[in-house]
Amino acid sequence: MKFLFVTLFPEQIEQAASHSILQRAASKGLIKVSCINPRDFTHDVHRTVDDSPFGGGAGMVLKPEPMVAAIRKAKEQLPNARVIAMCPGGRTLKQSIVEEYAHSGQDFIFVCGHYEGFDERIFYWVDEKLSIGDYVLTGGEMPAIIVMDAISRFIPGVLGKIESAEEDSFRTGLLEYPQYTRPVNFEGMEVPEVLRSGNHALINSWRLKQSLKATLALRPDLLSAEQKELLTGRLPYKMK
Ligand SMILES: CC(C)(C)c1cccc(C(=O)NCC2(NC(=O)c3cccc4nocc34)CCCCC2)c1
Repeated sequence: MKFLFVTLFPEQIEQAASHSILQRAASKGLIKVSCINPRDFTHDVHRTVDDSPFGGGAGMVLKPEPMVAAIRKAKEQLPNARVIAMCPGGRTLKQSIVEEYAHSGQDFIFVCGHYEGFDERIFYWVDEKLSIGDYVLTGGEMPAIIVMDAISRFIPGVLGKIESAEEDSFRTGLLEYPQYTRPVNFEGMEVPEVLRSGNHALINSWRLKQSLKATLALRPDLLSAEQKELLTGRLPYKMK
């Protein structure tokens, strides 16, 4: 799977893909990460990529020419890729979207914003807008890296043999149960006895109960109505 980033800061992308699982995936040829810098499509001595906004206002807007020239070049290199502009107004990323992307068999061109954002005409060249969530950021590079990370986990061979993203323990859609490893006693805090019992039926039910308890307490929105009812004996709405 190929990931092509249209970005003014290629080193930020290259750095993110040069560690751990993504680095190994790249060296195994499972993913290919590359960048196209709009600054390479400027023709003035200052290599200008941004300019003041029409209508006034603080900050600078990304000029359309360098961005669109870079996107065109990207589409030349990856004609069938999905062109995704990372921006606050996009649909919010969630695991179901990651799975949709991972199973689409497509390559990806991520267009990353900076300064005050894109000239609106750039979006003519974009298939869709995507956001990683509602907080103010300095650029679209880290969001694009997050999307690449999440998609890459689904590519066969990227994760160790132990677990693939499909059977992931995260696949329950619940929060993780508490995890422990050696030592048994750390500064007076002991590992729960059940986890050392060797009784895997008991361990699995303990883990499921812990996941449900944690999810109910911290992220009830992840629970289905039935799961909530099972846990609390109360339905979030009055049954007729
Ligand atoms: C209501 C809300 C979301 C708080 C909001 C409202 C208005 C502006 C922003 C904001 O952050 N503007 C800056 C900007 N952000 C992003 O690119 C960005 C932000 C969040 C999730 C993202 N996912 O991908 C890209 C994302 C980076 C610089 C270029 C202009 C965009 C945020």
